[in-house]
Amino acid sequence: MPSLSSARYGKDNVRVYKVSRNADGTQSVTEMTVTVLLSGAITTSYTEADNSVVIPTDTMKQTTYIMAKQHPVNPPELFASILATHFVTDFAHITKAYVKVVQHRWSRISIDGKPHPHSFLRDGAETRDVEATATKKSSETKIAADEVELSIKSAIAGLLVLKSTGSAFHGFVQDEYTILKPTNDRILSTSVDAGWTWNDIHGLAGVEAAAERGDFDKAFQAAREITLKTFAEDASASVQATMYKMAQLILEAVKEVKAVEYLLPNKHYFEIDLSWHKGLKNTGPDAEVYAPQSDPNGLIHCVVTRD
Ligand SMILES: O=c1[nH]c(=O)c2[nH]c(=O)[nH]c2[nH]1
Repeated sequence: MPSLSSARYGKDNVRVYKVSRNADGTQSVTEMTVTVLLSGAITTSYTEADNSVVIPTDTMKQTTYIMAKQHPVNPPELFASILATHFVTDFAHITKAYVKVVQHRWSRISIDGKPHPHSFLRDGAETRDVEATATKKSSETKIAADEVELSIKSAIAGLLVLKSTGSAFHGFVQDEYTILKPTNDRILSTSVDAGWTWNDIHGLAGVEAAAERGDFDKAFQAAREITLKTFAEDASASVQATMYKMAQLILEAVKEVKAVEYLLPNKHYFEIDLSWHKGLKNTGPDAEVYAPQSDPNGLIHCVVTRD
C-alpha cells in the first residue's frame, strides 16, 4: 500500500508593497515576495479528496495582505514570524507553518546630495531573505502565540561581487583528467548567498524583543559588511578558504546565531589566447581581455556552527 509520507502546500510568489508615511513628510517603502507553506493534519485532502481540512491558498494570500496592513513588515524576521505564528495558532490542525520573505531593494535616491523624500532606485538584484518556521508540538490543538516554537533563518541572496586580483588557486589534486593550471593571480567573482540561523526562539514575544533591540538589522549589516570586507581584503587561496573565514567572523560578531551558511558559485573568467593575431600577448601577466563564462560554474557550500 502506498502512503503519503510528506505533505505541505501553500502560496508562492505573493508580492506585497507597503508604504509608510513618516511624520516628517518623507515616505519609506518595502517590497517583498512571500511564500507560505502549511503542514499538519491535512493528509485526507490528498488521500480522500477531503477539502474540509484545506485552508485555501487564496486565503493565505489574503492573510498575508491583512497581516502586512495590521503589523510592521520590518524587520522581515518579525513579519515572517507574525504570519507563521498566525497559521499555527488560528488553526488547530496546522502544526507547522513555513514563511519565506524575500525583501527587494528600494534605496532612497539622492538628488544634489540630498536624500529624496519619496523616490527610490533598485540598486542591485541583492535581496534580504528570511525563513521563519512556526511549530507546535501536538496537532489538533489550539495554542497561544507564546507557546509557538520559532526557528528563523536570515540571509543575503544574490549579492554579485568581483575582484580583479588578490585570488589564487593552486596545490589542488592533479589526475589524468586535470587540465586546469595552478594560478597565483586570477579573477574571483561570485553571487553571494549567505545565511545565518538564529538560536530557537520560544514565542513571538522573543522575536518582538529581538526586533526592538535591532538584533536582526544589526546582524544583516554585520553579515553584509563582513562578507564584502573579507571578499575584498582576503588574499584568497580558494573560494572554500575565503568563505570559511567569512562564516567564522559572522559567528564571532553575532552571538545570537548558531550557524552560518554560504553558497557561492565560482563565476569563471577565462583568459583568451590572442597570439594568433600578430602575436598579441594576452595570457598570464599580459592578460587584459577575458571571456566571462555564464556556465558551467563552480558551486561551493559550507555550514559553520559553534563548538
Ligand atoms: O576556489 C576554487 N575552488 C575550487 O574547488 C575550484 N575548482 C576549480 O576548478 N577552480 C576552483 N576554485
